[in-house]
Parts: sequence; structure tokens; C-alpha cells
Amino acid sequence: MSVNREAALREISDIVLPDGRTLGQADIVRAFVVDGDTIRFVLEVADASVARTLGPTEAEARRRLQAMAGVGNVQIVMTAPAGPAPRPQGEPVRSSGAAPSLQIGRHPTAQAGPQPIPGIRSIVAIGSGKGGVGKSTVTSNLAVALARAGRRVGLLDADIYGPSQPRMMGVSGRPASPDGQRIEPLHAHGVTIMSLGLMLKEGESVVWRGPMLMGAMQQMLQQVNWGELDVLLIDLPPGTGDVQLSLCQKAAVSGAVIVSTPQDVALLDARRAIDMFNKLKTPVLGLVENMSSYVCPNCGHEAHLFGHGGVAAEAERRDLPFLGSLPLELEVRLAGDSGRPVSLGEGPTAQAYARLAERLIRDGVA
Ligand SMILES: Nc1ncnc2c1ncn2[C@@H]1O[C@H](COP(=O)(O)OP(=O)(O)OP(=O)(O)O)[C@@H](O)[C@H]1O
Repeated sequence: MSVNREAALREISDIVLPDGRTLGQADIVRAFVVDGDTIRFVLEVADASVARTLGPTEAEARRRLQAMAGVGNVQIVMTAPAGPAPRPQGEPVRSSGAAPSLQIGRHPTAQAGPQPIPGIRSIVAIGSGKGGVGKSTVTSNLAVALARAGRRVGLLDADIYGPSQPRMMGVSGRPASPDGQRIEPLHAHGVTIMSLGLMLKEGESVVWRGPMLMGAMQQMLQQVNWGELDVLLIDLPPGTGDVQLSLCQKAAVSGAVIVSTPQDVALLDARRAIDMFNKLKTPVLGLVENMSSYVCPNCGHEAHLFGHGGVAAEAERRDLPFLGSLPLELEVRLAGDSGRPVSLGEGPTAQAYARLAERLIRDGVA
């Protein structure tokens, strides 16, 4: 029997905090998720000193939830809003090609809350409800378009189940870690790049769940020498799983961009992704429609293979910004496969990406 989320929330809402209020009154429980026999949530507090006083509250919540029928595991993370960004640590260093001695995918270390990453002004997650809608393609092209617009851009490929950024951005080789502590990112087309895929051994399949995944995300965010960036784009795995949760708990994410194709089924999944970010209290910056129309390279006829305008209509329904449509074009796939994103060129698709980049810059998130 699966655990009822509302019943579980009720179970802890009258726990009394050191300041005399109950958990329910203080309204500090965030991202409360029941996943099989596991319950995960975040306790959001004003700062690290308050977090330290909440040890008994956390222990009592854990005790009560574990006493409920059907609950096996309770994961509680305390977070405090990130303070002002610390001073930048200087320019990123190029990879020397030496093999890192780091072990990726360790258990997470204790952390008070979403940590600022030194030198990174803004973090934008790129998500989708389902796979194959072009999320990774949009992320790589947007990264290049932002770099062409003069922004200092990082790209973290967190799509652990199918990391494709190394191929799309044309980078390979294991990133170096000369001191075994810090990881040197790679660089291409003006973008600083790191992919979990680059840290895995050839042919290694990933079966991380929960804590190991959280540890790996923490390492990618905090142990990579990102240098000074205006924006770090994060290519998420499709769907609504542990990586999304870890990211929003570990890093101060400015917002999420959702990529969808216009078909109804894709839109259904996109809605789930929007709901998940809402639950995680991560602002949804807007929706992008990929594979919006097809322009025949021979006759110039424009066809709407998957329908058209569905994503814009959905954005309007949800009162979210519609950030733009991107055409289905053979060149986009060929460019992605060759490691030179199409937004490096001058054609209509490159212009569409330049507009998307301008929009994010204008909105102050890139
Ligand atoms: N606008 C487009 N025109 C033509 N091909 C495209 C376009 N967008 C994406 N593709 C192609 O579709 C395929 C899937 O794209 P991509 O890998 O970016 O999707 P994804 O949503 O990141 O999928 P997953 O999360 O499953 O990896 C790729 O071969 C890519 O080149």
C-alpha cells in the first residue's frame, strides 16, 4: 500500500519548532514527495544558524514518518536561501587531458541548503516532460547563441541516462583533475562544458538513484572549476526524477525552461514537468516549442508535421511566457551530430536561437 502524501504531511504538521510555532504554521516544508516507500522533502529555513537549531525537529519528523505503515526511507534536506554570490575565482583553466582520480557518484556531503556556486551569476535548468523532444539540442544551441551574444556561458550535461552534450558540442576525453579534488571543465564554441558522461568509463551504464545521484550532482556543481559565468545552463534528463530534485535542493536555480514539441502527448508530459518545478518552488521561465514547423529544403513549402502553436497555447493557459518556436530542420540534426551546433551559423534557425538568447538576457537570467 502506498503512503498517502496528505496523511504524511498531516503527521508532521504539529511538530513544535524551537520558536514555538508548529511546522505547519511556519510553512517551511517544501518539495514533499512520496516515491514508493520513500518520503523526501526539504526544510527551508532563513539561514544556517536556524538550520542548526532544527536538529530535534528533523529527528522528530523522521521518527513520526518512519512509524507510518508503508514508509521505508525518509530523506530530509535542510536548505537556506543562497546569500550574495562570493567573489569570482578567476577564469576557467583548460583541461590538460590528464585523467582525474576523482570518484564520481559518491554519497552527498552534508550541506545546509542550495549553495551559491562561486562566480556563477545565474543557473537555468532546461527540462522536458519526455525524451526526444530536442531538449539537449536546444540547450547546446542556446549555449552557443548566448556565447555569441557576449555572455560567459557554462553547460552542465546532467542527462545521466543519455549524456549527449559531448557529441553535440564536439568535445571528448576525460576532464583533468590535477589535484584529485577539482575537475577542469572542457571548452568549445565559447562555452565551458562538463558532462557526467565524460566522467564515466567507456561503456559504463548508470544505475544511480537517490543519494549517489545527489552526490554526483553536488560534485558537478561544486567541484568543477566553472570560473566566472553569467549563466550556467543545465541539460536535465527527461521527466521528473531524482536529478531534478537534487538540483533544486543543491543549487540556487534561477529558473527552468521547458522544451516541448507541439503534439498533445508531449504537452501532457510538459505539464507534469511544469507542475514538478512549481512544487520545487523553482520558477518556470517559459516554454519553447521545438520541431514547430518543417520547411522543405527543396521547394520551401512549410508544413506543420506535429501540429503547430500547441505550446504557445499551453503557455497562455498556464500564464507562462512563450519563449519561441524552433523549426524542424535536417541541418539541426546534422550539425548536432557533427559537434558544431547550427546556431554557430547565420540561417533562420540560428536567428531563432539568437532571439531566444536575447530574450533570456533581457529577462535578466542570462
Ligand atoms: N529542431 C530540430 N530539427 C531536426 N532535428 C532535431 C531538432 N531538434 C532535435 N532534433 C534531433 O532529434 C533527436 C533528439 O534530440 P535531443 O537528443 O536533443 O532530444 P532530447 O529531448 O534531449 O532527448 P533525450 O532527453 O532523450 O536525450 C536528435 O537526433 C536531434 O538531432
